[in-house]
Amino acid sequence: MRDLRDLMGKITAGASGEVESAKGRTGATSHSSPANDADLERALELSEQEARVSAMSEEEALEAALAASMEQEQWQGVKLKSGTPAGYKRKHPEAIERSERADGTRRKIDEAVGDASKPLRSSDDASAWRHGDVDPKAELKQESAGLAPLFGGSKSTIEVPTFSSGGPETSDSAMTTINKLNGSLDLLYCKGWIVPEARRKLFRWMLNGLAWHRVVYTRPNSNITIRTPRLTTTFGRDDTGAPDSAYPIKPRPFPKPLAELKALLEHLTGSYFNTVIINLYLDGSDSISYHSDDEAFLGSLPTIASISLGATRDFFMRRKAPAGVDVPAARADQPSGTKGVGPAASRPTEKFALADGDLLIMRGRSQADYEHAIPKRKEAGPRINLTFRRVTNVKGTNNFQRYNRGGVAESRFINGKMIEASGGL
Ligand SMILES: O=C(O)CCC(=O)C(=O)O
Ligand SMILES: [Fe+2]
Repeated sequence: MRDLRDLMGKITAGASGEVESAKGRTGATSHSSPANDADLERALELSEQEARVSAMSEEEALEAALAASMEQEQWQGVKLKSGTPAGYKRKHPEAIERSERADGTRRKIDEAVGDASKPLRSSDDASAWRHGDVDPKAELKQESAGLAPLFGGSKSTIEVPTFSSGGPETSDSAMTTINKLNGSLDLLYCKGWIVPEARRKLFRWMLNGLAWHRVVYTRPNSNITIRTPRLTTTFGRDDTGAPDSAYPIKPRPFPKPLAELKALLEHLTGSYFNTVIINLYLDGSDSISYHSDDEAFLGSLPTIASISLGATRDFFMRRKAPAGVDVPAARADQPSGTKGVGPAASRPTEKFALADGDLLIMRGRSQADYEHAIPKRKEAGPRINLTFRRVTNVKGTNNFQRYNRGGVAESRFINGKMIEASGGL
């Protein structure tokens, strides 16, 4: 039996992450985009440097990664789903065995980051963001998990970052507009938007201060249970004025630093945001599979502002169309969603190496006509991503709460370790 880790280890450039269905992927149409934008080319080059050289062709690697990810999720599904149908177990004894293996691999990763023996803080208030002494053993673990640079010494206090309009924390000097196919792809890309000192503070504050969730959910109409391959959380809610009782998982207001960032982004984009989704990729085995943030509750042609912190990770985008199918470029008068009718191109058509402090704003038809992904990588340090969005109704808020905070106990990063509560807090 091929070990998943071995397989994933062979997958390099072009490898995709897991396959998730919760976000409602739609396929669509496309033709290849002209690569004539100098800035994009530079970003592509960076991305290629980041990608490891592989004996496989990009297409083979992508296919293998998708197959492996799908299998991985199915094994986890078999393992995690209580009451897996007996028929399935009989028909797929090998899947049970692989499920256990995959689970063992995940446990090893978890152990590298921390154990579950310490108590948890259960509140998200500002006092919980103060960080006490770091135990030396935990520091060793941080080092092995690539987290050591986040801590200055054996004693450290986590500072609460601040962001002010026109302040020194951000810099728009490297802002690039990327527009292709008459607005099918419409991006604003600002490398190093958050300056080094501020990004370091923000990363540390979020990693140490927030409650994280490795969300588990069952795919609609299936027996497959998905263990999301990243940690997540979310703040904010729609502006309908609905009472708290409308939300099974109660939304929380933006903490101050994130409210300040939101204000800066609103000023920069002219768009309004009321929600942030935060993803923590602990290492290269965490990922997000191809999807579009095109849910109806985000409205048509949503603007999404995405901030990257920590390790550089590849960000792939692909047209929603089979490669080679000729589809006309978007027209200004075209409603969104008109192209969501076919499978997506198998290869990424755009690649970025999103680095510490980068800001990527996706707007216009970027969700309607493209999908995006953070593929798995053999090695990568921890990375945090924040996406600011506007949710228009209660259903949307509930969807985000469920898929970013629901299904499992919270995890806290304490004394250099990510600790998951077993009972659920
Ligand atoms: O981590 C990233 O850069 C992308 C995250 C993303 O696509 C999402 O949360 O929808
Ligand atoms: Fe996304």
